[in-house]
Amino acid sequence: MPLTAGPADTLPTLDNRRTHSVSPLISPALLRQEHPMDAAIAKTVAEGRSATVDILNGDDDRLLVVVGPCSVHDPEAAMDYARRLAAKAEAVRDRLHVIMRVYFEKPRTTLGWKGLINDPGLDGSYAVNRGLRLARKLLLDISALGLPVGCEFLDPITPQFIADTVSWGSIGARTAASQVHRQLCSALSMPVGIKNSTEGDVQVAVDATRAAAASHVFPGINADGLAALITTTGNPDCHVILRGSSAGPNYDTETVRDVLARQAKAGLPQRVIVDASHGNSAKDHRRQAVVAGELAQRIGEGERGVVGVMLESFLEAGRQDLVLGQASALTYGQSITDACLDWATTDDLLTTLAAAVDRRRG
Ligand SMILES: O=C[C@H](O)[C@H](O)COP(=O)(O)O
Ligand SMILES: C=C(OP(=O)(O)O)C(=O)O
Repeated sequence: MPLTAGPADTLPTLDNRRTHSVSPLISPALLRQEHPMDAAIAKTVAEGRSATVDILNGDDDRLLVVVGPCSVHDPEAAMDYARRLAAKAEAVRDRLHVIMRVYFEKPRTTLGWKGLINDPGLDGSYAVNRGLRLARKLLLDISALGLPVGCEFLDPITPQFIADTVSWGSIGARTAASQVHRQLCSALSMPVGIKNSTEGDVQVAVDATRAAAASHVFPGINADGLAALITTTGNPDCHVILRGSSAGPNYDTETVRDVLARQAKAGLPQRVIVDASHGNSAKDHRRQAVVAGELAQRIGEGERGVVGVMLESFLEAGRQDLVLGQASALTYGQSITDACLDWATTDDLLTTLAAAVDRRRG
């Protein structure tokens, strides 16, 4: 029997059938007004970006080091860490360009706490407006120490709220193949590292850097939070991060050489950053020190393809489980996502990496 259209009020509800609620989100412009950029911070951000680009292009022979917690869950502990790192970064600045990992968005394999922007109360209350405010304030406060910051970009609209404060960006292993994220990279004003997949596919990261270098047109939001069509010029400063995989590490010289050859074949600049954590350490923080030590050895012997190293590090070693709603039970300065190196070990590794650059200079 053919279906006939009835009056509008008899139509079934077709929309929002799985939406529980829709609530207001502050606009990027309002957040930027509440937590404004100033001239000193802008200088730190701009110099953080340009030094990174110079290292990526071989015009600065220092080593890029992206180091900091797997995720920020406690702004006070993050500031405590940032003060120590800022002092160390200053002490080795002639050999290392240090950027602090200040990650607010966590891509989960299945489920879990998704970061300070999504759930700043660590209790499942999802106060996203508060999360955005905390994130922007912390990024500005850390940059005000003269320490440039790096973030992973996960949600495609988050950058409008914070990207002006960020000197280096990352696209994670779970989103490297995503067209949405590649388009986003093409718009970002800072250099962006893109990871190999969790299964170990390195070509996906090479392809992503190639896609991000091109111009794209895609829907997004403007500074007022309104729907907008974005046309980008492309980002020539994207690069591959080798993070290992479920199959094991991939920071060996053969894999590095293979990735550099793939970049050359694609007409891309040849450069690689190694993430000492994740698949390269089997998420055992103690292994990160071994990976960084081996990289320091190779760099000291003249390795130039590896232009940077990433370390997951916090005040205390290891990690702890978060029970939602019980944040007060957490150990101060210890990760609630992946296991991190402690500060003392990090300090030693930064000294080791700086000495490796000295040796490479001969
Ligand atoms: O870096 C962080 C984690 O490795 C990533 O977010 C995935 O975490 P999960 O496997 O614990 O969800
Ligand atoms: C999520 C991260 O890493 P990956 O995407 O490599 O798992 C990270 O660096 O925080």
